[in-house]
Amino acid sequence: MYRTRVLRGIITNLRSFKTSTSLQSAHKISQKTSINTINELYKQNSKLSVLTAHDYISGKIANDSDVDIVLIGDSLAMVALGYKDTNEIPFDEFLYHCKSVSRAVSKSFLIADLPFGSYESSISKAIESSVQLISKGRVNSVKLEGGIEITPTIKKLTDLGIPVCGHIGLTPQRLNSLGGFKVQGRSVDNALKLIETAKQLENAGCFAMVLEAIPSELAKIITENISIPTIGIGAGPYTSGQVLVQADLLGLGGKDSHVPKFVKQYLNGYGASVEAVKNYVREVKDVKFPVVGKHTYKINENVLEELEKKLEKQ
Ligand SMILES: Nc1nc(=O)c2c([nH]1)NC[C@@H]1CN(c3ccc(C(=O)N[C@@H](CCC(=O)O)C(=O)O)cc3)CN21
Ligand SMILES: CC(C)C(=O)C(=O)O
Ligand SMILES: [Mg+2]
Repeated sequence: MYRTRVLRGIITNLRSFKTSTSLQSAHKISQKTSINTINELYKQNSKLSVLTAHDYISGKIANDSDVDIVLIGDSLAMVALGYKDTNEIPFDEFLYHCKSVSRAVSKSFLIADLPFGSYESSISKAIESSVQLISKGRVNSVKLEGGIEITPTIKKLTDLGIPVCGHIGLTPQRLNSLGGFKVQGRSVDNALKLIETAKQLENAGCFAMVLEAIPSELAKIITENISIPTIGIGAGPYTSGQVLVQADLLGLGGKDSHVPKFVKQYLNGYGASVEAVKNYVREVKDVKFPVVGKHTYKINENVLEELEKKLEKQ
């Protein structure tokens, strides 16, 4: 009797599993998001949510918030390490951060930036760096900045089975030739070039591309002219998905940190944190923390008595 009931239960579960091929249920049973899931979401016109992470805690926050893709962006050089720009971070330091994020991310698809200096000089250098990020950093895919000049590298990496995400528009690693972190694609020539570049990146084998800091209408045209997802940051609502730097979204930067116009701050994380720590400091000074019984360990009465006796004798 019991066994048939169990069997019936298993069969019902199997049936519902078979019929629930929708992606929502895939998320519910906490599967790791694969490149196939990303492609399916794109085909279904479901917007892709992407968020950066730079360590174990921010990786966990992103993973547990069900973002489709976690990006280990080289912006962590500035946001988490205080470097002046993204070009300053050595590859080994970046890899160390990838390792800590990937230990936290069980569900979201993981992309890592190829940091400045790790892919430009040759295709083999790009392969070596990507292999490190995948084998040691445990990421699923790499992202690199650039246009037509970088397409042979993209083609080789994708041929080798490494999913590549492109990145055009404001490419922060090129701040020295762009003249700073400036909005791109505002002239006819520049806009035309970006549309052409997007097509070339698709042809080279990118599975997606980031569009950073370009006018919304241009992002719309690019998105409509290619058949892979566009992930916008400062590119308006018409892209296939959105990405933000986690520290920006959570407002962790503090008073004198400059946040780009495209950021929506969903929390004053810095303010809330300073407030909390100030409370801690006050309670330490006032001996209100720790509280006996609540934050303390007990010792057996007999042990304490014996201890005191022994101390008296000494
Ligand atoms: N915290 C953080 N968030 C980011 O999004 C980010 C980084 N850091 N570091 C790497 C790059 C640099 N990014 C930036 C930085 C500044 C602007 C910015 O201030 N832009 C001006 C527009 C300038 C213009 O008119 O062309 C702005 O007002 O938003 C944009 C992107 C995006 N990335
Ligand atoms: C903002 C995203 C696109 C990025 O490249 C980064 O965080 O480094
Ligand atoms: Mg980046």
